[in-house]
Amino acid sequence: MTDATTAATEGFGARLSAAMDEHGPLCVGIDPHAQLLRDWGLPVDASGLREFALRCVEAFGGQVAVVKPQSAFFEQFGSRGVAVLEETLDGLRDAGTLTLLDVKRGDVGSTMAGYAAAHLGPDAPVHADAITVSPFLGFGSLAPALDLAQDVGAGLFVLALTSNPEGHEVQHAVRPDGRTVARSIVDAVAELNADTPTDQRVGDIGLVVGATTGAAIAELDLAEALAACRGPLLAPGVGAQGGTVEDIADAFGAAARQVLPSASRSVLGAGPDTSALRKALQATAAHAARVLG
Ligand SMILES: O=c1ccn([C@@H]2O[C@H](COP(=O)(O)O)[C@@H](O)[C@H]2O)c(=O)[nH]1
Repeated sequence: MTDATTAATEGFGARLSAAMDEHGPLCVGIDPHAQLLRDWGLPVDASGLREFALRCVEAFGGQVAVVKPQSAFFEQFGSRGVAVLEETLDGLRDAGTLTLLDVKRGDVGSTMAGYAAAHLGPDAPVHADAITVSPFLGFGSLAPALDLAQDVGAGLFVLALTSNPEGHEVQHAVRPDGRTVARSIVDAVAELNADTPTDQRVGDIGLVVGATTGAAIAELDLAEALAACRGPLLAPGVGAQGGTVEDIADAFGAAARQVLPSASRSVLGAGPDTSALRKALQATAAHAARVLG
């Protein structure tokens, strides 16, 4: 059975639920910032990027529910960087670890089909188990990616409330129907996850709701809707951006068990030694599991 067939018989939500139950909820990011490459004593070029990424694969593979490479830091080195991204994703898959590629794709529907094929299709050259997508060209523009994800058992994480303060001007805006933009995205994802089995922790389609958005969740009264949407909730911003898993537990309430707290720089700073990196990951993961369950 091919990887694609295995994925199609078991949806992303089922695979992610099992991984969260086994490893706890932490998502760790691979964000090869130029400064981190320098801190690790590596050249700021594609060869340094490859060494950095492969050390991360060695340290994180088989240890955590999901790993989230940030595409931007690979793309900045051109085609050689994208080749390293491909190798990184393949290495994590070989280690049995789910991958979430942070690419935040969003475009007109016909072009979304191309982005989805690039990352989720059975023959996708830069293949991930899930990608991040932007609904800000209209939620309906994501349809080709949603269709392909469903066909192949892949996942999507739709931006809803991002961790940066500038997101407010779009995400808090009120639509003609009286709902905020963020709420309408949560509601759309709830419809997509409606058939999620009750014994499964999360459904196939997730949301991005930053770890720093506690005040916004309260202000927009979103906690119940987040729980009701059944989706996995990627919460980037833990560590370097000031978010904590305690903040997440407070802010997300009943939705806290769906949350994948995500940390990149605060773990990567422990490198370059792979055992130190793995130790930092394990400490962060154990803390997240204790607080969020
Ligand atoms: O709302 C969002 C969406 C995505 N991100 C991404 O997560 C990581 C955060 O890295 P840290 O080093 O832990 O701050 C990065 O790849 C962002 O692009 C986010 O921060 N907020």
